[in-house]
Amino acid sequence: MSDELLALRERVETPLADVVLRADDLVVRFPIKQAGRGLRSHTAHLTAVSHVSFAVSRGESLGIVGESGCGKSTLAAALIGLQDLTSGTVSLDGRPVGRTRSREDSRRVQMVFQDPMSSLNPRMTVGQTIEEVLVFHRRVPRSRVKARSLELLALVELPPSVLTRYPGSLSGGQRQRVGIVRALAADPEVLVLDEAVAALDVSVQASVLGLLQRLKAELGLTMVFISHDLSVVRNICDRVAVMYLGEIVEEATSDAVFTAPQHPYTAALLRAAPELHHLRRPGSNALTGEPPSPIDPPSGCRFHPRCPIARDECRTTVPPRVVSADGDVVCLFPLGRAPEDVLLAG
Ligand SMILES: Nc1ncnc2c1ncn2[C@@H]1O[C@H](COP(=O)(O)OP(=O)(O)OP(=O)(O)O)[C@@H](O)[C@H]1O
Repeated sequence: MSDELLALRERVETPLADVVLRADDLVVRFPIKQAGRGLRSHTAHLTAVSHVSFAVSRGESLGIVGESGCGKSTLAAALIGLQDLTSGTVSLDGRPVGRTRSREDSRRVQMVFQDPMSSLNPRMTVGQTIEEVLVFHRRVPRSRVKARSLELLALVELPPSVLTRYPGSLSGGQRQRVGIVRALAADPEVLVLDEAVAALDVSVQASVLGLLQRLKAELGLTMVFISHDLSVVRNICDRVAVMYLGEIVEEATSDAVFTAPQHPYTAALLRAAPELHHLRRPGSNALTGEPPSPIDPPSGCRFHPRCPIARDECRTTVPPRVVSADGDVVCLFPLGRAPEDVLLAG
């Protein structure tokens, strides 16, 4: 048996015991009112998340990347139970979490939002914000609330004096650290970070990323890290899933995605990221045009109208998910792979 087949078998047969968060065939569809003839309007459907599946193991960080509008935030909201699913299942430790989450299930998956200013209550001090979470999720007895709050602040390198400050009096970086503390106060098993550093200046961004890396190493945090910025994801994620028009089109280790992308969309995204210049593959084309509307996605492969290597089949045939030791790709003609190298398609 070839090394590649052995590696594939190992991957497929790895026990799932260590999987904390699992998404199975998630679909989120929004009804959209569209103007018809005259005064009539009709309801169309926009599929923001289309048959998305992945699993995140304990201590692992999965990056989800893609252009604006590809469905990242809707997926994040679905993972934490803020967005109803049209179909599909989110499971924690192998147990599906219901439509209305119990307090315990909601505690276990916490979110860090892009804009802490709109996610933190401006009328509550940082201390009150942390206390609210600690008390709601019953993490410590009342007598330990202050001590635990100070421990949490120290964890994100904020001084004790921040406890009595209001979000409006903090810098952007400090506010985002408070956003992280508020999520950590619930003692979550999974942290979902939606564009968590996107609103920060580059130097502040680097320090918050450094903090997240340290927390990941020290606390063994499991993270789903959502970002449009590939260089951010490269720094922090073990594995990366690339989304296009609601679907995951490639999923592999961070190294594989950044050094040998298999999907032409991933290659084009890399090419469009100036800070990843050194990783550019010769011959791969930059991304052109806008993504099509998710209300009426293209036939066949959704990426075909923008794909530099699309062939006739791509316009008519929905590509299968090709699973290999190098990662999964949804493409009829993956880059760097001859058709006979495709190990398993389905
Ligand atoms: N409540 C809603 N009703 C209708 N359409 C929606 C709703 N929320 C999101 N959408 C649409 O779903 C698609 C995915 O949006 P989403 O915000 O999840 O993408 P994104 O990748 O997070 O983009 P961005 O980075 O710009 O936030 C978009 O076409 C968006 O317009």
